[in-house]
Amino acid sequence: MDFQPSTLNSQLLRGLKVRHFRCFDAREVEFAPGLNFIVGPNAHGKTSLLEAACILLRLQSPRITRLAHVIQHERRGFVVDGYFGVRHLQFYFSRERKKLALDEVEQKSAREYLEIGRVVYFANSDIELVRGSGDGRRRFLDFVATQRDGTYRQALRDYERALRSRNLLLKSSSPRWREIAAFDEPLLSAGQRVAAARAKLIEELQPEAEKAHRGISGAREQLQLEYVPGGGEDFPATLAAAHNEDARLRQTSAGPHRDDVRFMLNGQSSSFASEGQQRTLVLALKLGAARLLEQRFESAPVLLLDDIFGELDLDRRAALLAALPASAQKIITTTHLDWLPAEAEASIIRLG
Ligand SMILES: Nc1ncnc2c1ncn2[C@@H]1O[C@H](COP(=O)(O)OP(=O)(O)OP(=O)(O)O)[C@@H](O)[C@H]1O
Repeated sequence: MDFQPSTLNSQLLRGLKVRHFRCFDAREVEFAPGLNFIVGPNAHGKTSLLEAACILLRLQSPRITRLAHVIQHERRGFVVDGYFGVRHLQFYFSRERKKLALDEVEQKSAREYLEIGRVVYFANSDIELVRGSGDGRRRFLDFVATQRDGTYRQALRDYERALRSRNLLLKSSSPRWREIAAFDEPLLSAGQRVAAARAKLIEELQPEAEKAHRGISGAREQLQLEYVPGGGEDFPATLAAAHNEDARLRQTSAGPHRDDVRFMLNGQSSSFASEGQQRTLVLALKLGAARLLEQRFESAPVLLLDDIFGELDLDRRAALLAALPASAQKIITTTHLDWLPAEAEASIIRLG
C-alpha cells in the first residue's frame, strides 16, 4: 500500500491486512473516507473484517472476550496490520504471546498504541445491552471509557487483579481474614477510580444519547441513563459491611464488577419497551458515544456497523444513514446494496 502522508486525513483507517484471522488465510482491503460498504453473501467474512478492524485499533473484540477464538482454526496466531492516518499499527496474537508495533517499533505497553484510533461498534446483537445481563453493559462502558480516558484501562486491570486475588483467598475452606483484608486497600483504591470514571462517562453520555434519541425517535420519548454502582454510594463502607456475606458466598459480593446501568424511557424501565424502542435506544447510546468521543478528541471515531440495515425498511435505512455523523468514517457490512440511493457516494468492498 502506498500512502502519501501529506494527503492523509489522520483520523481514517486507510488499509487493513489480516492473516490467519477467522475464515481468512490472508486478505487485504483499503477503506476510503466517509461511507464504506463490505458487501457479500452470508459467511463470507464481512463480520470478520469489521472485527479485525476493531481489534487492530482497540486490541479487543466487540463480540468476545477471548481473542484466541478469532485465530483461524489449526493456526497458531493471527496478525492484523493497518494504517490509521499515517500511523502504522501491527498486532500479532497467539495463545503464547502478543506483539504490538507502532510505526514498526515494538511496543512494551499498549498505552501509546491505544491512543491512536477510536471506534464505535454497532451490531444487531447489541440489543442485548437492554435485554441482557449487566455484564454486557459493563463491557460497553469499559469499551468507551478506555477510549475516553487513557488511565482507565490500568485502573480496571488493577481492580480485576485485586478482585481475583481476594476471591481466590475467599475460596479457601478456612479464609484468613488478615490476608484477605490486605487486598481491600488495592481493591478499594482501583475500584473507586473505575467507579468514578464510569459515573463520569454516564454523566457525559446522558445528554449526547438523549440528543441522538430525540433525533431518531422524533422526540417522542425522553431517555435517561442511570449509573447503579455495585459498590453502593460508599464502597469502603459497603465492602466492610459485606464481610459475612463474602465469607458465605466465598467471593467478593460488592464492587464495580457488579455495576450496572439503568435505561429509562419517559421514566419507565426500558425492559418494558417494545423491540423497536429498544433498538432505537441502543442506537442512541452508540451514536451518543460517538458524539462524546468526537467532542473530546475533536475528531469522530470510526463507526463499524455490522449488518444493522438488514432488518429495516427502506425509509428507516435512509433515516439511519442520515443520522450517522457526517464527518465520521463509516464501515458497514451488508448482504446487498439494492437499497442504497443512487446518489450516495460510497466505497464498496465485495467479498465472494
Ligand atoms: N476461528 C475461525 N477459524 C476459521 N473459520 C472461522 C473462525 N471463526 C469463524 N469462522 C468462519 O468464518 C466465516 C465467516 O464468518 P463471518 O461472521 O465473518 O461471515 P459474514 O459474512 O459476516 O456472515 P453473515 O452475513 O452471515 O453475518 C464463517 O463461515 C465462520 O464459520
